Amino acid sequence: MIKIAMTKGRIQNQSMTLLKKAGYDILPILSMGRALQVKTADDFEFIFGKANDVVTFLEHGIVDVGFVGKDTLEDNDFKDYYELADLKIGNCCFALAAPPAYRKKEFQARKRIASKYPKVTKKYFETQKEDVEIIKLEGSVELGPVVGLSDAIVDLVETGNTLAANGLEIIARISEVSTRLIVNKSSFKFKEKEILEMVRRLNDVK
Ligand SMILES: Nc1ncnc2c1ncn2[C@@H]1O[C@H](COP(=O)(O)OP(=O)(O)OP(=O)(O)O)[C@@H](O)[C@H]1O
Ligand SMILES: O=P(O)(O)OC[C@H]1O[C@H](OP(=O)(O)OP(=O)(O)O)[C@H](O)[C@@H]1O
Repeated sequence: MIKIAMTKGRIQNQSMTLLKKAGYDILPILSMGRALQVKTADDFEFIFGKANDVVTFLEHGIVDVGFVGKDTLEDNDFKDYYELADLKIGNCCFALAAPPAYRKKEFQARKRIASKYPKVTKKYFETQKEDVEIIKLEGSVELGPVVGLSDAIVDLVETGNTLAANGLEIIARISEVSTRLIVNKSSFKFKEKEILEMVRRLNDVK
């Protein structure tokens, strides 16, 4: 039995396509309604949670495997796992974005940057040798400059539609993001063969 924690939302939706292509049974997942835990015919047990919680479940040994975005991994302190595959889904990038005036503006005080990803933001501005104030938001981060809470944002960008719809543009691309398959180190010791078989099948169809 492999226990898997899956990030709800986009990653779950795109992972279902990948698992199905790899020949895995996803029917119980499609018909699970509001349940959050389900077993499938492949001797997998899935749980579905928020991105950071997927890492927490894996850290505490509740699951063997996690499907989670690189964005979440980069902003999380827990690093003691194996990253065994880039699943090439959930593709987007981290970017610094702001209203067009940001480029020309002379800042008298520290810039204020809103983000759901404070660690990624801190690291980026450290590489730029800039001291900024980071304001944590939980979502709809584009609101930061729109309502005057921040001068700019660090957030995920895929199509750029959300930026455009809120009068923002990319100032700098920071790094690429996609969904990763991560494994608990002790699980890997005991279930190496089963886990590698799963990784191989997913890599074959991605
Ligand atoms: N626009 C996007 N394009 C591609 N992948 C994305 C995009 N936004 C988020 N992701 C990926 O999907 C993961 C989950 O994001 P999703 O938007 O589904 O949920 P969330 O924003 O964390 O939470 P919620 O939507 O419940 O507030 C992110 O951690 C990231 O890896
Ligand atoms: O470039 P785009 O294709 O427009 O995608 C980018 C948007 O997608 C994500 O938001 P999400 O939809 O998850 O909502 P959230 O802001 O509540 O996290 C991300 O935080 C951006 O806002």
